[in-house]
Amino acid sequence: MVNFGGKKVGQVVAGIGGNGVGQVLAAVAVSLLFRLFTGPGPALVTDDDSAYGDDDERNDVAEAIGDGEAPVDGKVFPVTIRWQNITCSLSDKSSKSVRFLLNNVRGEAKPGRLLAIMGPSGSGKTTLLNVLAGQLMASPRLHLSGLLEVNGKPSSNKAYKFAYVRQEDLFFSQLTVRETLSLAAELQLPEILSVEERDEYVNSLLFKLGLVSCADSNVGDAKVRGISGGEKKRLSLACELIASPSVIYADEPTTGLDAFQAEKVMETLRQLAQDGHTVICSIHQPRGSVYFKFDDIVLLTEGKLVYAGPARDEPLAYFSRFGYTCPDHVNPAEFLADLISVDYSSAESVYLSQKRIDSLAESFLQQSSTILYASPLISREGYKKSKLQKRTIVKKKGGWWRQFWLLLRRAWMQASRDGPTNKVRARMSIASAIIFGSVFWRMGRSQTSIQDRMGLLQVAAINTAMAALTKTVGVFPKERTIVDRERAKGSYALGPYLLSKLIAEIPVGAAFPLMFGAVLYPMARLHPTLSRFGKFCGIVTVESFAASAMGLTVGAMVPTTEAAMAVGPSLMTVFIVFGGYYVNADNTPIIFRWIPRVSLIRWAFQGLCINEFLGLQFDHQHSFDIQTGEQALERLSFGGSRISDTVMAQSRILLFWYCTTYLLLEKKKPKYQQLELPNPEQTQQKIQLEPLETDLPPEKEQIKSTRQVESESPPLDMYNLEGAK
Ligand SMILES: Nc1ncnc2c1ncn2[C@@H]1O[C@H](COP(=O)(O)OP(=O)(O)OP(=O)(O)O)[C@@H](O)[C@H]1O
Repeated sequence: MVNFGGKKVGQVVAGIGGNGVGQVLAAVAVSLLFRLFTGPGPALVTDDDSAYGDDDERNDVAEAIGDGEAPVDGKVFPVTIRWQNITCSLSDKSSKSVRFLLNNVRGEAKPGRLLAIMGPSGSGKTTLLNVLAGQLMASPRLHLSGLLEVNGKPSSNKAYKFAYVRQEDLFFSQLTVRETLSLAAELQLPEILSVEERDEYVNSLLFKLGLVSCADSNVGDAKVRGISGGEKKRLSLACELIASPSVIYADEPTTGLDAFQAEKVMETLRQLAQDGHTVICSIHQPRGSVYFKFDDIVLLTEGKLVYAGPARDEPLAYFSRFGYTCPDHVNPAEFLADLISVDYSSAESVYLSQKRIDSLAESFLQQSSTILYASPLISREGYKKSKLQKRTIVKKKGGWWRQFWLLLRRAWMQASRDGPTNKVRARMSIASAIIFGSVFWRMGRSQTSIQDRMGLLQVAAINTAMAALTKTVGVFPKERTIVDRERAKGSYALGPYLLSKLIAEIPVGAAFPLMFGAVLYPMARLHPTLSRFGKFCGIVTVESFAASAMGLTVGAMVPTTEAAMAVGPSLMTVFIVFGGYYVNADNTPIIFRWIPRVSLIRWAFQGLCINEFLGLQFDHQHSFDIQTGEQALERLSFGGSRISDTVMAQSRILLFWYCTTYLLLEKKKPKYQQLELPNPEQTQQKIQLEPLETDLPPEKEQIKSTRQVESESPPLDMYNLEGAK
């Protein structure tokens, strides 16, 4: 049996409080801690690897596109993605109805081209983008089927490197743009790159994404203004480009940006496409100049495909065949958006617009093969050739300690530079110490001062815990999202992240309880010796860290900051009730006895009471009066315990919450919806994703298609477009 300071492990883990539940909790904590420090642990990967073909197939495609190798000379491995019969349905158990979020959607995205998925709000743009990127969150109510082909082979996003730029740009606010990119590069790029090479790479990314002018500005957040929204979006893109992805998915990259910033972001995406990336973005309603940057578009409405193919004039020519002509000087994107939107202004307009949309969707379904897949895919030999030409470096993930030091640096920069938050925390600590110090001003040694002392120490314990908890639950859910995203890229493991966070926050986190103690202690005239003052500060500091650790668990448990703000204080209230002051440990009902043992408030209160009362003499007149501090401790059922025991118990609680956080973060991996094969009826028209050969010359084909529309579709009403007025 391993010994810890002369004790056996069994004794050491003898609980948060010494037995029962405490033992179990501490044992869990120790076993998790062991896991935390043994090896880098898995990066955040999904459980659905099996969803996409077999390993051979995956390796085959991966080999063809150079998976696992990061080109440093700017070359991008070309990836063509084709999809067909993509159907995503959402079942509603209560009404037993099924709603189609995507209905038989098909399309193609090619390297060197910028594809925009356009459509009205709720038309399924983000859903389609997520399906293509393999990022559609799994839900028992969803059913997803279809065919997805990567470079001519049925495959998935696992077979190529891709970047996913989400709508929400999340960063560590106190880092500069350059630091954010450098750290991302250090975490993602192979270790064998020298510092100079890495810096050069970061500089080239800054230049490429137009971030040079703001390279040394703080990223900022809602509290402190940093870089602009457009710059944030481009920084997101830069961070995603570090791993040299073949495909870039961007979900509504212009949302929330002004027209100028939106255009700059879209120009960046266009340039990335020109560099050889396959770029797919969803966009709601771009301005004209943005629309003309697209090479291809997919038009969706109510989950149905209305058009997919080349952008610019082609869709206008296509729709003019049905009598819908885009007037001169009208933004084509607006024209298209109006054409495929349901007009809810009156019952009649809803009927007419719905009819028009259904007809257009039906028409496109009939003739999409003449518009899509006009060019054949690059041959596999072509990919192999491009692979031989490039300069490659074998990707190797940094070790545990390397990840730890990098993350420690980042956590320290974030914690120490957060001036506004630290100032508020310092002011709050001093203000609450002054308020409590004034209320309990210079307590004497009377009998009534015993109750005052207990009240003050309980309030000090509650205040310290609440301050640390609310600070943590206020920021951690957002940080967790960043960490989840980074871990999804395989940048680092959880162990180094949590340890670096704990260590980096020690100096800053300790400063506030120390300030609180330094002001309160002399004001209230607590036990006036230096060593007791030191112990007072030590106890509240450890308690503050334990409360922070609990805040991490709450933040890892719930999805949002708001939910964490609701759950955290409620949970803490339970620990306050069993904090040793309101309910005496000896009077606690048996079924609740475990709560005081795991209550950080109780242990802090107990430690503070022992520190304060031990050796104190009180004025007394009657024999039944409390004469010594030891007697006061007996009344609280704290007699016989030592400060070191309470600090150890607090440390175990801290450890327990950290390990629980680890477990929760590890278990809460995102699960993505699996793409199932479509049913045979869906695919009977065209199961092979091959270029459709047609014997007819283009003009005849067009005539045939138009006739087909005339004969097979309901007649299309002439449509008066708002944009055309
Ligand atoms: N997991 C889900 N559960 C329930 N409904 C969903 C789910 N995913 C998508 N939807 C619904 O599917 C429809 C399409 O959503 P999606 O986000 O793809 O639309 P969008 O075209 O991107 O819209 P916007 O432009 O407003 O972002 C919406 O009505 C949405 O509420």
